[in-house]
This record gives sequence, structure tokens and C-alpha cells, in this order.
Amino acid sequence: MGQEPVIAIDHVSHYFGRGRLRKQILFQVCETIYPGEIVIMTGPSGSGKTTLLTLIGALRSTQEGSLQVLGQQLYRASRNQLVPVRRNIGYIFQAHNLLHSLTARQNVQMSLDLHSKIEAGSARQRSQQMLEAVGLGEWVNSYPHHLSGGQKQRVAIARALVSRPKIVLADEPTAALDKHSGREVVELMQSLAKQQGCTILIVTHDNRILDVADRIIQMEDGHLSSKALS
Ligand SMILES: Nc1ncnc2c1ncn2[C@@H]1O[C@H](COP(=O)(O)OP(=O)(O)OP(=O)(O)O)[C@@H](O)[C@H]1O
Repeated sequence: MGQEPVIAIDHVSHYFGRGRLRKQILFQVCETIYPGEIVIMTGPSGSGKTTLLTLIGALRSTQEGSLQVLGQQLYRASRNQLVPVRRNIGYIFQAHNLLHSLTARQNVQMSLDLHSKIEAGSARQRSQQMLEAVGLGEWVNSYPHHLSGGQKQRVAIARALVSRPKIVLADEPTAALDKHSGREVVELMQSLAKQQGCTILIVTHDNRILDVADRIIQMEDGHLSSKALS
């Protein structure tokens, strides 16, 4: 492709447990993901998808192999080296993890507060605009318990994208949603990400959203393979 990869995974293995209970979960996984790609990872429950996603997200330590994310080697990286990588990643999880005591806007703005260079007034304005972009302009001051499942997930998307991350990692983003809202949510992620030029990696069991991907990869028993787009 002639471009630097955003994510370069080279013979990454991962183990849980110690001693006799030590169990290998990922086996020499290799994969390269380029800027702007939307990649969907599918595969059976327990095959290691979330484990790989959290390794890429620098949320757990790489034990074996080489894992480069945004040019930073994560294997043996120091805490200080991980912080800038995490700041450039937007995370969207199945349980949207919104704070119930904060309004939709405050939940979104929280993610900008981590970027100390953005001053409060502009953080507020950007959060508001992002909520408008996900169709929640009228719900900016609502608390999560007044929002539907789909609306909460849209707040989580606004929160993940407001800081214009270079990578979005989403774990089962549609699991709690009905067919219509699930589709809406991924199409929204797709269009916002294309506008911002970011790379998206989605883990899903949801066959209804496979067509948003540029590429589908399949995890099976800790082994990753490519899957032809039908
Ligand atoms: N912290 C942990 N300690 C021990 N084993 C774990 C831990 N986290 C995950 N596992 C095990 O690792 C394997 C892979 O789990 P992982 O969550 O990565 O699978 P998955 O493909 O994402 O599954 P699902 O689709 O059900 O979310 C499973 O057998 C799981 O039980």
C-alpha cells in the first residue's frame, strides 16, 4: 500500500494464568492494518478477539512478539510511552460505561479533559457539536437514564470520536441494540471515521454489519486468518 501501517502485529502470542494453569490464548498472530481501513474481526466466543483488541489498545501488556501501534512498539514499552498511544485511541465497548451522574455532554467532554491543551470553552463546544453529529442535539443536557440503549451507545461513540483519535477500537458495539439502531450506530461510526480519516477495528458477532468493513478477519482458537468478503 506504500503507507506506514497504523497497527502492525507480528507473531504476537498471549497467555493467561501461571504455572500449570498457564494457558495460551493467542498463537503467533500476524496482521497489518493501514490508515483509514475499517476492519471487522469475527470468530467464536472465547477465541481471543477481546484479548487481541485490548493488547492493541495498550490496555494490557504485550507478552510476546512485536506489536506496533501508531509507530510505538508496545512490547516492553514504558508507562510513559503508552500514554500518548492511548490518547490517540477511541474505545467503544458493549457496556457503554457512561457516568450516570454526568449529562451526555459532560460524558463526551470528559474524554477531551484528558487532553489538557484544549481549553474548557472549546471542549464544551466540540462536545456539543459531536453530539449533534450523532443526532443527539436535543439530548445534550440529558442524563444517561433518560436515554435509550441506542442513544447511550451514540453518546459513547461521540465520546470516542470527539478527540479525533487516529484509531477506534470497538468491542461488540451493537450487541445491546436492535437491528435498526445497531445498523445506525455502525453507519455513524463509518461516516464519522471516514470524515476524520481514522482507522476502525470492530469485534462483532453481528452479521448484519459485516458490509461496512473494508476487510474481515477471523479469529479461531487464538489463530487469526483473513476472510474473503462475499
Ligand atoms: N483475565 C483473564 N484471565 C484468564 N483467562 C482469561 C482472561 N480473559 C480472558 N480469558 C480467557 O481467554 C480466552 C479468550 O477470551 P476473549 O475474551 O479474548 O475471547 P473473545 O473471542 O473476545 O470471546 P467473546 O466473543 O465471548 O467476547 C477465553 O477462554 C477466556 O476465558
